[in-house]
Amino acid sequence: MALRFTKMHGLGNDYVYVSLFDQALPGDPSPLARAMSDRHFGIGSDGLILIAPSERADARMRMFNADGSEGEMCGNGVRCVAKFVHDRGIARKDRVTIETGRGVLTLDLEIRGGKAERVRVDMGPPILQSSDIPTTLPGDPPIDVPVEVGGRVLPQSAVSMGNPHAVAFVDDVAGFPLETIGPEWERHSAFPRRVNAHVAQVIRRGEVRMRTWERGSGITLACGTGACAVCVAGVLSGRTERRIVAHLPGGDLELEWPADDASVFMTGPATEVFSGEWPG
Ligand SMILES: N[C@@H](CCC[C@H](N)C(=O)O)C(=O)O
Repeated sequence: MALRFTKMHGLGNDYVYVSLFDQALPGDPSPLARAMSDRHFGIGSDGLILIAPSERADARMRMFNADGSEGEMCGNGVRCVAKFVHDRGIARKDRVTIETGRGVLTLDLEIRGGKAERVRVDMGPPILQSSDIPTTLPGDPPIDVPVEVGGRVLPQSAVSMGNPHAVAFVDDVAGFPLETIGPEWERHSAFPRRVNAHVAQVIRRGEVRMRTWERGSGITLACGTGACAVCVAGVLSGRTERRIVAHLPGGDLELEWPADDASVFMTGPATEVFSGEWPG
């Protein structure tokens, strides 16, 4: 049977969204994620996100990368899930809760003309114990640890936002060869569950530029959890303020990690592109 889907993106970080509120998945989501994500033979996306009923929240999300692996969390994705449940009338309110691989998150929606446009997410506290990130790099968390990858030594900081991230502050993100180093960095032995890898450049203490190589999907135009990790690494290394704007290839995200060291807050857009049916 055909599967209804909606294509949405947060700053060009695009996923195919399948609601399981009114239809069932025919089988294993991993091969489906690989087939749908293919930019030549499929719909074309950075992965697949399932939106399902939850006993603890307005909805539950599961995210699969373009290679079919499952990620615990997706920052750009969770904003789009909030938009979907609001705009489709599953939870028509300006504060919604979504169950994710890192627990139930609360999201505040800016609504215009009856549709959610921007979303502020309480992303929960960063995970800073190296064994929980997980990484074998020293420190809780590891900050600016020199690590050799792709023939160069990068000062790496590791942070988990439910999913693992490595951040290297560099002088020039635009000129950094992330496309060539990304595959090796993602699978570096210091990260036993692989890693989402980011280079970031401080413009001023409240503003950074960053680029991302995502675990399981490669280069993406934005990464919400990654931007949170950059914010936390910037604060812990003394480079940035607790409130920053991150410029990503697909647009800007606002991040804040208040002085209580608890939740990181992320604000950005959620955009619907089109809907269709995937043949059964
Ligand atoms: N694009 C996402 C992160 C997606 C998950 C990642 N590839 C993983 O495997 O952890 C975001 O916006 O946070």
